[in-house]
Amino acid sequence: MNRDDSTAGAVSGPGGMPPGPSPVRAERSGDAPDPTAAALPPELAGAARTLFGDRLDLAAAYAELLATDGVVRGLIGPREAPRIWDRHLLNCAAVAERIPEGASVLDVGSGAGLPGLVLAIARPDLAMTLVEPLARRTSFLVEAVQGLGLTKTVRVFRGRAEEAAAGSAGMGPLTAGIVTARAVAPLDRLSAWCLPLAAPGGRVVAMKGASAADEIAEHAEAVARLGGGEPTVHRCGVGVIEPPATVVEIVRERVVAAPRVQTASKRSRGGRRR
Ligand SMILES: C[S@@+](CC[C@H](N)C(=O)[O-])C[C@H]1O[C@@H](n2cnc3c(N)ncnc32)[C@H](O)[C@@H]1O
Repeated sequence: MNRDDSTAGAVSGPGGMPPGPSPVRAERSGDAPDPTAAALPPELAGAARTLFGDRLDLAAAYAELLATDGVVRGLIGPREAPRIWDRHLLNCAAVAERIPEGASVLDVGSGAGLPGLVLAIARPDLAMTLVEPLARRTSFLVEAVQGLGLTKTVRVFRGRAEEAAAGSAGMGPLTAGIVTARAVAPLDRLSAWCLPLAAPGGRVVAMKGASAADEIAEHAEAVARLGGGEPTVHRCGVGVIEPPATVVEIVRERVVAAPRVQTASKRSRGGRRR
């Protein structure tokens, strides 16, 4: 088990790349960062004020971090920088309306912090854990959490969702009332990873695009087998952002035994990937 990253959280294990569009890129970018690319476009200022309120300055600081350090470290493509506000920050912040006051939230596959860090910025009442297996991304997340002054409400867990659910290296299994994810995996695999992290009666809130209804039709049976209720589709930020963000929600109705996972410490005895 690696514990080379820390805010309030734990770290461990490798991860994989799921399908789906995402700004996060595995390769390092050679382009120079442009902090001005993260400037809030005037036409989005009203939506940003609505969604971030008096935390707008903090959101702007995170936008700049993504457009500079995030680009330099290859976590976000340089072409994404001018789209940070509409495609990423506002879209993710809109999902806050689906999360109850004071909720504990696990964000699975946070990457550079989407949507978890954005939600933590918009909602200081949330207790947020960012779950991300890749060391380069958790290093960025830990530094971002510290730099933005969010250590009281955000922790970073380095490891896969399956490891978080199983508990590893002396830590008990992680659970939360709400489990968020964006661009991590198709709904069946996502449910297998996220439902065990939801407290019974808690909810998975998965950001999905136009594919939401098709994914539900394709994977509803698998979701039910995993103990999930009937998936429902919700549009967030109606009248604030265009288009609104689409989420699929699944309540953890039944507790189903999760498949056993090999923990990072066991893997390390046989030589582990990094
Ligand atoms: C395409 S990126 C999306 C990142 C971010 N959510 C976004 O929307 O920009 C998918 C992320 O999921 C992480 N991931 C893959 N498999 C995972 C697993 N089993 N548990 C947790 N995270 C995982 C990857 O390391 C990667 O950072």
